[in-house]
Amino acid sequence: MHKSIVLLPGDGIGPAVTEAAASVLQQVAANFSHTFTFHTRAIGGAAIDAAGEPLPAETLQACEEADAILLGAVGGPKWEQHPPHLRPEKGLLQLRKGIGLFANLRPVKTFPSLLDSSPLKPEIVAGSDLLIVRELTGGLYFGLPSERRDNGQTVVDTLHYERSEIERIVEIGFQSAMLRNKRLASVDKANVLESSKVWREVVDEKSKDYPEVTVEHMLVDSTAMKLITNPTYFDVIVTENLFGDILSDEASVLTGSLGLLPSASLRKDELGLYEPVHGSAPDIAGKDIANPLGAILSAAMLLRYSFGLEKEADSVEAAVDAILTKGYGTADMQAAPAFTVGTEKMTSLVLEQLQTAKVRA
Ligand SMILES: NC(=O)C1=CN([C@@H]2O[C@H](COP(=O)(O)OP(=O)(O)OC[C@H]3O[C@@H](n4cnc5c(N)ncnc54)[C@H](O)[C@@H]3O)[C@@H](O)[C@H]2O)C=CC1
Ligand SMILES: CC(C)CC(=O)C(=O)O
Ligand SMILES: [Mg+2]
Repeated sequence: MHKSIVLLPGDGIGPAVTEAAASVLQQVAANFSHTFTFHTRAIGGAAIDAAGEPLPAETLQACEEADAILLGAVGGPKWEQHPPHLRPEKGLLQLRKGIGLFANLRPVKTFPSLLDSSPLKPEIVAGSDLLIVRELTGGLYFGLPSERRDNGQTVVDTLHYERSEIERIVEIGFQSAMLRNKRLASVDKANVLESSKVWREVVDEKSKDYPEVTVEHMLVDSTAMKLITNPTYFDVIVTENLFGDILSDEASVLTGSLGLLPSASLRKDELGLYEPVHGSAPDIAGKDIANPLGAILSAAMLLRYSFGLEKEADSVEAAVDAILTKGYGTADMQAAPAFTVGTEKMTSLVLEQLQTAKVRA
């Protein structure tokens, strides 16, 4: 199989973890006789510095023409005081919207070898395996107006949804539940927000098409609590953009580190953007200590969702699992691993594991 992948390294630790994930994809290509070609483009603060805008037209076009996109992270203190349209994060939001990536899948699964890495009790996190389906191109992050008025004495952000936008993400929620344990928690704030009331109506309508799926409406505040007191309660969570953003960082605590979580941002066809859930981590950038596994596991999702390469995706996940089981880890994990390694070493361990698996196959 010949596929073209656009790399968007971005800012902070983004370039280091993207390089790690790209090298894993190269190894997979060698192991399974595929050809992946990589094209690197600018986004975020790096693009502001190089081209004066966070999402140059050339980057958007390259992404639209690619078979898949792998992104590191954007943002950092250097650009924090910029006006809204010149912030690194705006580039990522414009890209998601520009190519219509409305469905963000964020799986959260504890690794058996990392139960002690969570600050939560092992008996609480053991067996956690959930999927957050986050709406990605609507809601508070995109609604207009979003502006200051009266010299900042008044400020407005807008939570806007078209019913059709809610319908398509809820559909993905039900489809995801059908592929898993057929339990769907629809998370909202329907005791306050009108948009959440419409969200509930849509979920109730859709549930008629999926009689096998057990549906529960849950409020986002108590969901946040339940996520860390009883995480095994959840199978699939479908929720609005902002709620999904917050709940997924919270859920990362179950695994032991935000640096471990991958994500896929999808639309109706095969094109997808894959990125770790974490941000650019400016506090640790350039130190070779960033955990590359969230990015590497995002590459596994790329293989599965954009290329349909299930065996290849499994091989990456198995390699990561094997390295963690051997006691290797990075400094961000809560409990000190038996062997603490940096970004490059962790990446080479995964590559070696993939090579060994190939020799054995
Ligand atoms: N998708 C994206 O590009 C995202 C970008 N951001 C941006 O990132 C910048 C920093 O935001 P923060 O709130 O600090 O969130 P962050 O996710 O970058 O970092 C939060 C904490 O987790 C640690 N961390 C994150 N990823 C790690 C990794 N792979 N390995 C080891 N430790 C890791 C960081 O060192 C930090 O202590 C901001 O400019 C923000 O807007 C934030 C979230 C997502
Ligand atoms: C635009 C991003 C910075 C929002 C975010 O935190 C995320 O997508 O995880
Ligand atoms: Mg986030």
